[in-house]
Amino acid sequence: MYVKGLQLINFRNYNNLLMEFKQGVNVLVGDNAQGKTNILESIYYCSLAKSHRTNRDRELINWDYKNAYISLSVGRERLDKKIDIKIFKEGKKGINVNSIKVNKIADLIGIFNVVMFSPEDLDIVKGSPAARRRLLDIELCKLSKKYYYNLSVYKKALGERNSLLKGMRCDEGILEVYDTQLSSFGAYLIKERLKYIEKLNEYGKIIHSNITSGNEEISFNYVSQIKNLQNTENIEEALFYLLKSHRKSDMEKRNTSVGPHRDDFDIKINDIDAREYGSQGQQRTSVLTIKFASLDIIKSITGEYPVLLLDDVLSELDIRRQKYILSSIKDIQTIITCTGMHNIQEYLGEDSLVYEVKSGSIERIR
Ligand SMILES: Nc1ncnc2c1ncn2[C@@H]1O[C@H](COP(=O)(O)OP(=O)(O)OP(=O)(O)O)[C@@H](O)[C@H]1O
Repeated sequence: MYVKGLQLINFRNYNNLLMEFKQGVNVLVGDNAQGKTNILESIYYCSLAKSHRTNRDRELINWDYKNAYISLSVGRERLDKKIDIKIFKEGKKGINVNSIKVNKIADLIGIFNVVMFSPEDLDIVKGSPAARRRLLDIELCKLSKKYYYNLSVYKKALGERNSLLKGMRCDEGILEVYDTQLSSFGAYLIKERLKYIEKLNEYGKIIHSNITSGNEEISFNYVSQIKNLQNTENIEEALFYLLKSHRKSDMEKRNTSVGPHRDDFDIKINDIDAREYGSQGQQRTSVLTIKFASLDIIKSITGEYPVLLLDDVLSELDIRRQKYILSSIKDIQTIITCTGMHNIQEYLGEDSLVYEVKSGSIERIR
């Protein structure tokens, strides 16, 4: 799939932007703070109606206006789609696909997929477990409405259980009701995450070996307080008993201490923890591996590659890794932001465009 065209009205620093893209490499070049990432953000937003860098939609609206508008034309193997999103200052948003109103965000899933790679993604390796859970949840939501639904219900039940634990009228009987719900929805999340980790291993090992010329082997392993995750049939029951056995301490701590919202996955290079012992270079390569594996996983499940958004990452990588990226994206529409064209030039072809971005406006320079 690929982005054909984009229109932005009062989105961040764009008052009225209209631009087209080609199916190959598209470059947005410009100095810092000109609006390059804002364009990627608006494209990313059309995938799950969520920004990659803020949970507050009102930040996306130009400071001088009350609402913002994104319109994205997507070319797909079967039916092309047009996604129109209006974001209102009061917090609401209106979404249309091919001029038909989308009532639930879940109905947007699968229409347009992207994988974004930005410098902040180093957090997936270096950061807290929350960053890795977020990656799993976002990737799985892109692929499955059921996962999106189960995650929303799980989060809601978790919020209610935590409110109960913080209040005066908390007793074990009421907690039992929540623990039944959390174990049912939570078990689904864990099982899907385990399958995703399996795929990450399958695709990631090949990619990582290619990037490192066979010198390093990467592996991913899901980490949970539930023992014996191999026995997936028993996860729901195991999670229920885990929640039950933690009720007393949860009541003292006023928080739910077990469940998929506390899980993690570890990343090992040649059997050594990349987070604690990996060099900067190894950590960056691990993220690159995860992002490229995400592309392959989406392609294996949906039959189409998503659009790849590279936000200022090339300059952070050495020449070999830059070359790996630029030579691996032949079948994938890629939109790259950068402050200079150094190593990109030789990878541009017939189906490439280059725009210069300056204070919220663009000029095509190639
Ligand atoms: N809601 C908003 N309304 C108007 N302008 C905004 C809004 N949000 C951000 N901006 C402006 O957008 C610009 C930043 O854009 P962006 O993050 O896309 O930069 P960039 O070109 O990617 O830069 P860098 O190379 O530093 O990442 C800043 O000038 C900022 O003031």
